[in-house]
Amino acid sequence: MSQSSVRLEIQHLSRAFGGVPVVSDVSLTIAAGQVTCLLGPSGCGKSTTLRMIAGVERPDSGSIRIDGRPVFDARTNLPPEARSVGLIFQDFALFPHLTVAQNVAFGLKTDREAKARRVDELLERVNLPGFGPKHPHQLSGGEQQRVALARALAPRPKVMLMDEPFSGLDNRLRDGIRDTTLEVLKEEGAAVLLVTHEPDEALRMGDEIALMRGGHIVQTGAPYNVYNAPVDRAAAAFFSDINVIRGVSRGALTETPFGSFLTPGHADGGTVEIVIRPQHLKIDLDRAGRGPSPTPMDGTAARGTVIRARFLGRESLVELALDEGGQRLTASVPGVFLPKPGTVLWLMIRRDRCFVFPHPA
Ligand SMILES: Nc1ncnc2c1ncn2[C@@H]1O[C@H](COP(=O)(O)OP(=O)(O)OP(=O)(O)O)[C@@H](O)[C@H]1O
Repeated sequence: MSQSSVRLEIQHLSRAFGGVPVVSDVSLTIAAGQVTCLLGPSGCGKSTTLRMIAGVERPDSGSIRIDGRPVFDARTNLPPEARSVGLIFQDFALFPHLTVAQNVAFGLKTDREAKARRVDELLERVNLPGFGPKHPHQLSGGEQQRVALARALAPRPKVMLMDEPFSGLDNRLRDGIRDTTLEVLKEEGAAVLLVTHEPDEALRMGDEIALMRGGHIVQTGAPYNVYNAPVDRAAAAFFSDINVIRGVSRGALTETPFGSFLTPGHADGGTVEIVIRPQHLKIDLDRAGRGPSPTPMDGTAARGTVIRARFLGRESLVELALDEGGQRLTASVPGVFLPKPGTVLWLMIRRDRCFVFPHPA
């Protein structure tokens, strides 16, 4: 990222409440037109981070720069209105007594004509042309949300902060609004920090995901990388169910029911965890005991017995117990696949999709 395109730069931001650290040493950089999703479980410090950037919560230490200008550091603490920051929260309360146009124009300091032009431009952009004279109560939840977006964007903030902005919308509306929002944000070129606890939302919306846990950012990267190269077991588990196969590393090899895995870099005699998502376990039929012929990528097949199978719409989840050791694993199969409990099947593990971590102490 070239220095000139950096819109938001936060360094070593920390905040404690009553002596309890809530945000610890958080650093992030977001470029113009980039959407970074701050993703993590409830209570991990996402909103506090966002509130510090907005200027409504004072950091204990660290610095925040917007377009290269310090808005917070040891000497500076600009008020929210002087930071060029737009905000959208879950309850995006529009002013009920103002029209849509007046709501959108609320933060604009320009003359009347320029205001009217900007309002029309934004209402067009959020697909609500002609909605200006209406009042918020005449709008659906999704339409109100788009007005809130237009209102937040009207003064052309350099940074847009969004805290769970879509969680109040029903599922069917949500995807459409997310896509519209993303398009508009990209066109406007603001740096966007979007707080969410939903991995699907972060994968869908983010150019980058910053995964937060216990006040720390534990991993930052493109959605593909964060999903496919998690830093630890908890990071893998945040995005989907996982299967964990434990073994003991001996001379850089770990024996499992699926054959031996290369586990270099792990202490000899140390327990390692081989983590695999359910969609990367492959199932094959028993064929009267003859089993499959796995490719080298699949390694050794392990036999198991179905405990139960459930149909979830797009996929079926099959739970099995391995013959060797009795470990239970879950495989996800696209479409309908509902073998009866007691059915004997073979499982193969996509080795290129396994993550190997040391067993947490
Ligand atoms: N003003 C405050 N005083 C005391 N504790 C606070 C204050 N604000 C937040 N906290 C605590 O800090 C922790 C982090 O809160 P924060 O709202 O940042 O988390 P979050 O990740 O946004 O969670 P959620 O998704 O549930 O909103 C929580 O344990 C919360 O109770």
